[in-house]
Amino acid sequence: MKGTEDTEGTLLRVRDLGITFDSYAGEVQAVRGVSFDLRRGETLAVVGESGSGKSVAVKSLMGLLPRNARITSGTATLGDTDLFALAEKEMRRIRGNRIAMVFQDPMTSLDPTMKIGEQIGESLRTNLGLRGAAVRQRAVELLRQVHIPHPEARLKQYPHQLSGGMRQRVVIAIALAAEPEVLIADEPTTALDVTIQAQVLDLLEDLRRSLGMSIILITHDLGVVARGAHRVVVMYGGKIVETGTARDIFHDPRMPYTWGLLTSIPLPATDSSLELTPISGSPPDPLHPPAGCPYHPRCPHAMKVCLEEMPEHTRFGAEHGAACWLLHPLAPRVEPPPQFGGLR
Ligand SMILES: Nc1ncnc2c1ncn2[C@@H]1O[C@H](COP(=O)(O)OP(=O)(O)OP(=O)(O)O)[C@@H](O)[C@H]1O
Repeated sequence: MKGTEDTEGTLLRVRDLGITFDSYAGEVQAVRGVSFDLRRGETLAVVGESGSGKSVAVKSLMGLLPRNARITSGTATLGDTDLFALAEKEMRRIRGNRIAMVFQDPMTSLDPTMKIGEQIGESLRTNLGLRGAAVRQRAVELLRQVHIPHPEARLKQYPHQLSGGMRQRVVIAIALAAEPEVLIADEPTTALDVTIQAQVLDLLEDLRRSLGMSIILITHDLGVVARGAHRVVVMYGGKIVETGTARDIFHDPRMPYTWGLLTSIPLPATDSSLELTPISGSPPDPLHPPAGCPYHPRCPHAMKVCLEEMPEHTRFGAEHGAACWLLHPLAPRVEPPPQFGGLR
């Protein structure tokens, strides 16, 4: 787990983001009033179960929403650039240069019919305007940067000739071509074997440090968060329910959904004598999100007010905050699972 000591300044600011999909069954409210900051040089993890809205929220920043999606509220600024005000052509320039993205399955990002060198070369020509020998030289340099041995030979190979881990390294190399300020990694290790997962996360951490970029790590896997994040945003039902440093979230979580997440999976730091308890019930239906706190139908501590009104985000310090009625001064005191400090 990392501290926040080597991070500084806000690079990306998202405020009150709302995203709705128009579907045949009605309006899907995928993201509802989400606000967060990404600082320079940090890794911010966005964590939550499948369907919580994390991918959609982050993809909107790159103009990568499907056609049936609408941004219904909010702003997103990268430095001085208002991302939602950009024309498609300007957004493409941002996407190629200032924000890059790595997806879960490298095979969907790579073209199986093109050699690795051609694919990296195409990105270097389009996004950086490189020509001639400079293309090959930079391609080799990029493969070295992602620790691919024998880069010259690899350039002549097709994706299927590489292992899954090597392919993901190539995708990361392509993403790094323009030295982006922000790298968005959406479940970057989910498709990989466990040992390879750790290597890819270590690589991302190396690159963050050496290139000084910021990373948004989207994941449902708290093991990935524990290994790679400075700060964490926990999403549930399209909303942010808790934010904090990785230390806050793992050692002092303050709301029942975060407790549920942490006590439902084994983590390296978890006391193995404590029983793992899955969260019962299922995530809210985004077509008809429940009134009040989205977690109330599954929350063992839900009170009447939780069914009616979304709680405010209560702050506990510069970094840590959570949205839960149990944090109200008049709420009954609820003891957290034994491994955590408790509501204060
Ligand atoms: N093309 C689409 N049309 C309609 N609804 C969609 C579409 N894409 C996503 N959604 C809805 O938006 C919500 C959020 O999806 P999103 O992919 O952001 O979740 P997630 O937390 O990233 O989960 P996952 O890990 O499964 O991708 C989901 O409820 C999903 O049903």
